[in-house]
Amino acid sequence: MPCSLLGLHPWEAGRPSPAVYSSLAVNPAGEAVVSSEQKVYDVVLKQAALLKRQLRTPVLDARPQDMDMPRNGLKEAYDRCGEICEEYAKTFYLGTMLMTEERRRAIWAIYVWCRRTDELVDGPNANYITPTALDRWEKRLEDLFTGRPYDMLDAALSDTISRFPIDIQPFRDMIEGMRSDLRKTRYNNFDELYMYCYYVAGTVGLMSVPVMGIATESKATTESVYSAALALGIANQLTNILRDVGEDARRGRIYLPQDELAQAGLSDEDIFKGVVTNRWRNFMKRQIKRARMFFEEAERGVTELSQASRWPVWASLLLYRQILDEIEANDYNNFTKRAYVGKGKKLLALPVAYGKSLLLPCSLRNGQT
Ligand SMILES: CC(C)=CCC/C(C)=C/CC/C(C)=C/CC/C(C)=C/[C@@H]1[C@@H](COP(=O)(O)OP(=O)(O)O)[C@]1(C)CC/C=C(\C)CC/C=C(\C)CCC=C(C)C
Ligand SMILES: [Mn+2]
Repeated sequence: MPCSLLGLHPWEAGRPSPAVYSSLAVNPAGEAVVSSEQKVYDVVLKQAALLKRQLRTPVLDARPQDMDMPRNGLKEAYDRCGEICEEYAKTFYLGTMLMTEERRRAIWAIYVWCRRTDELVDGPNANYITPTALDRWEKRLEDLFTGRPYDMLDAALSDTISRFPIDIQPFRDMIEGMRSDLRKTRYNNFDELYMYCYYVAGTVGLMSVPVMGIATESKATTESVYSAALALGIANQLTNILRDVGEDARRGRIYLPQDELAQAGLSDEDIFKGVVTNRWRNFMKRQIKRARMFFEEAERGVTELSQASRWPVWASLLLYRQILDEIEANDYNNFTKRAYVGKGKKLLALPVAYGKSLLLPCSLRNGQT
């Protein structure tokens, strides 16, 4: 049985990655099925192979000097992406302010595309969104990847993908996640939830690595850095889910593994009622522990990123992880209290993140990753 169905992560305790550990799971009918972790790990391997191939082709070095600054109109487009990022996600925005200018602009463009994709299913017009609308959004994505952007925000992303070796697959997969949000409001087990988290958040990690860059001195494999980036996305999404239990329930959604709820003696009704009981506290403790495991997995990869990218990624990791501490501090009342990291704690995270960003890559300290 794969670890995920037992509630454990296969990379935990230094186990080999799913590629060599658990390619097959068994469903309740006794049929062999490929686990979500294996499916996602296959994407990680493909993305890592693409990045290695593209880095051998010195596209960036061959660019004319004037490509370093965006052309007319594009500067405005990137600035607008920055404003949107600042408006919707102050913490990420703070992180991007610690990056080099070219990387910051690229992350803003990616952020805005992700935010717009999420708004399709979560925004004010969500009730009118159909799978066909998502198909059209995907067609638009293909167009911008082939240099035919539809509007100025797409043009910023189109420019970004011409500057960094970014592949279309994680973008397509995020749209797939939004498709699943249209049809699905329950997750039978962690394997299903893991797939959802990959689609809507793990993909962000995969999109970001080519922009963040891997340290030239790092001895880690590209696959292991991608795995860590994926883990950060999953950790963030699990944290999001645990923070928003009450809010999601009010929209009829429960992003928690149904089998684990049942094992804890809890039902959908308990979630809709929203009373904090010892059963709920114990269930939450287990979910928080799992989210922290993914953050730990991510930590090993941050040190392998290029020096200039480590600080913002550490900052966002530390800040996001603190939401879990706040859920604990709220005595696990995530039904009516929103876990929130105060300004003081946010500011304190910056120097801590800076200190961590100065550490040598793990792969150099421990010999190999
Ligand atoms: C090796 C290593 C560790 C590399 C780092 C890789 C890296 C930068 C990973 C980033 C991971 C990350 C920030 C994931 C985002 C996860 C997330 C919050 C997903 C949200 C999905 C839907 O959730 P929901 O609807 O429940 O949430 P809301 O209530 O609507 O908020 C998303 C909303 C999907 C869309 C994601 C975004 C809009 C965020 C994209 C963020 C970036 C591109 C910025 C990354 C930059 C930094 C500095 C970390
Ligand atoms: Mn959303």
